[in-house]
Amino acid sequence: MSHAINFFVSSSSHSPATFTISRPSVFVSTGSLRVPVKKSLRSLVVKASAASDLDESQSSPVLVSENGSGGVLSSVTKEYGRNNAVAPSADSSSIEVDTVTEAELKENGFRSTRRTKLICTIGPATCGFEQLEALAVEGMNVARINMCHGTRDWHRMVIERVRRLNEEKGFAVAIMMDTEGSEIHMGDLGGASSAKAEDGEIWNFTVRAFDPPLPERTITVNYDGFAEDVEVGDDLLVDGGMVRFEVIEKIGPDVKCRCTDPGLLLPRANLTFWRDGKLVRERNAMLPTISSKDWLDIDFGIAEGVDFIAVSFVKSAEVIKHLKSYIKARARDGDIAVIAKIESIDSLRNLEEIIQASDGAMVARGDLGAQIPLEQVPSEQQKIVQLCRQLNRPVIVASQLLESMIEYPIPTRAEVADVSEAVRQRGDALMLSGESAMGQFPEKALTVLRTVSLRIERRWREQKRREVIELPSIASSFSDSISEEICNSAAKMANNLEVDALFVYTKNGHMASLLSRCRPDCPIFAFTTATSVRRRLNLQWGLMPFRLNYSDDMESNLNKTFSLLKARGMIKSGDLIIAVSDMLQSIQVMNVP
Ligand SMILES: Nc1ncnc2c1ncn2[C@@H]1O[C@H](COP(=O)(O)OP(=O)(O)OP(=O)(O)O)[C@@H](O)[C@H]1O
Ligand SMILES: CC(=O)C(=O)O
Ligand SMILES: [K+]
Ligand SMILES: [Mg+2]
Repeated sequence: MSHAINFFVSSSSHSPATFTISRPSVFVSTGSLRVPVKKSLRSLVVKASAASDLDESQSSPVLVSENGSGGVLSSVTKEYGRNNAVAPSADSSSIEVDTVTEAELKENGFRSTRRTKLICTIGPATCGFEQLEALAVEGMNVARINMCHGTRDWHRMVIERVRRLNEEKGFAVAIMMDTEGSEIHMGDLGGASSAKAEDGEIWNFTVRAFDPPLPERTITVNYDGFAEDVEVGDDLLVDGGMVRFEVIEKIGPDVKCRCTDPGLLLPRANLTFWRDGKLVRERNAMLPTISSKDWLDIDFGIAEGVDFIAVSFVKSAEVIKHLKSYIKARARDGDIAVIAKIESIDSLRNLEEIIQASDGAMVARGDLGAQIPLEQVPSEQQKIVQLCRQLNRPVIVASQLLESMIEYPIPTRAEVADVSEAVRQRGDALMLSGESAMGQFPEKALTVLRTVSLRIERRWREQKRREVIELPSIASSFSDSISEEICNSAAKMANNLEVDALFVYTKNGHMASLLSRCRPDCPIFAFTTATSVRRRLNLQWGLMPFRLNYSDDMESNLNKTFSLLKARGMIKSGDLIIAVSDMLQSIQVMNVP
């Protein structure tokens, strides 16, 4: 005889001392079996509810099953019948999932769906509707717009196109806006797309403003203190050393420099200056992380309803907290996630509190590699990825993953190894920058990210190589602790029982992220009622976000989900799933009827 076990836990008091577990109730199936299932059906319900919920008379059996031979959800069966009898309204019966996930599920089955999420920076090479569609088809989960480049009108156009793509073609591509930040960078080269600096040439770096065209071999610099802060003999590095100059003379606002490492100058390239082998951090270290131009861009992002704002050159947790409260006061539904870009020495110093304050982090290796020795970047990446996982924040590995694909249709072997390592570290997302913004092969680059991710993820699963990473408790309340324990246990059970999928019903996405944090072997179907939450979950490892209207009644939710997903061929009878929810804190193991 099989059974369901309900544990009722009072949370009316926050003291763990009042934790009580009632006598487990065993419910015996009396109904006939609806669908034979291979494995027995069990349910563990841990309830963190109001005191009145402790009244056992109110608690109906959640699951009833027959030992070994099969089982049914008792009240689900009733609900199932009800659903079948009454034609549900279009809205309540619809489930929204993006076209690519649906196709992937149908073609490859649960287990081989991609877990690592992919972000593409949109630029001149990819801003057309068809180009955006091609990226979405190829697996883009998030489109990134970089406010360093382009006008607000241009960015608005991209956002509109992505939204239209989602509406018309059924994708769920989220939008990330990346701020310019106020580190030192070059101006826009007077409209030229690039300029070549040759060995030994003398260039003028100036804080003077010019109307285009710029005088020959002139570079404008955005930081007024620049000419005062540099000294003759300093090394001036463009983009972390792609081009190098030596300062030979200072004349008022002009700084004459000799090119010592020739190369291509790109508009708004980052500038750092070095003295005696050390990065010089003068008054520019005091520049605000969010400049006045950034605040205008942020207002723009809020008005356009972007899903993520990535903050460049974060130095401390304060700026993240400040931005989050600013957004909360202004954004319509107050739910734009703030991503801290880790790309400066200060951000490394204050890493834990910055990640703690933010909704996610980005290992922005481009600028990071210009501020710390290059050989230190891989270990910092590993550290940031691991810390984010421990603190339950999604993490993005960004920059130069496939840099050579800006020009060539295939990557270098070293680039493939780098992508593999990021996937092996189990970062949530990989990001393309120049490869998709202005490269010649944006779709091919995305395909490489996708195929390498799939390959490494599969190999990892086949070898059953689960990394030993300690996941400390992060809950801030007793109820949170229950959610966390449920997710940890559910993920472990999912691995041990080799279930096909985890289902999580989560209104704000928190339980979905707790499951994702465990990096289980099976995919996680995350059901949420809000479109914005669904788009945001797109950034997190292993989550397949669905939008679905559901009630507080888990039995009817499960029943409804099964029938909707079955009707669309995304699951089938007999599939083994584990379901958890943040309404009724529970773990249920069952075969799809
Ligand atoms: N909207 C755009 N318009 C024109 N060019 C763009 C645009 N977005 C990106 N690019 C080009 O693609 C390159 C790489 O994009 P990316 O967003 O990584 O720029 P970045 O300036 O290196 O990054 P960040 O400023 O965040 O450190 C840029 O240097 C720029 O040449
Ligand atoms: C992405 C970014 O900002 C960087 O790598 O510097
Ligand atoms: K930026
Ligand atoms: Mg950067």
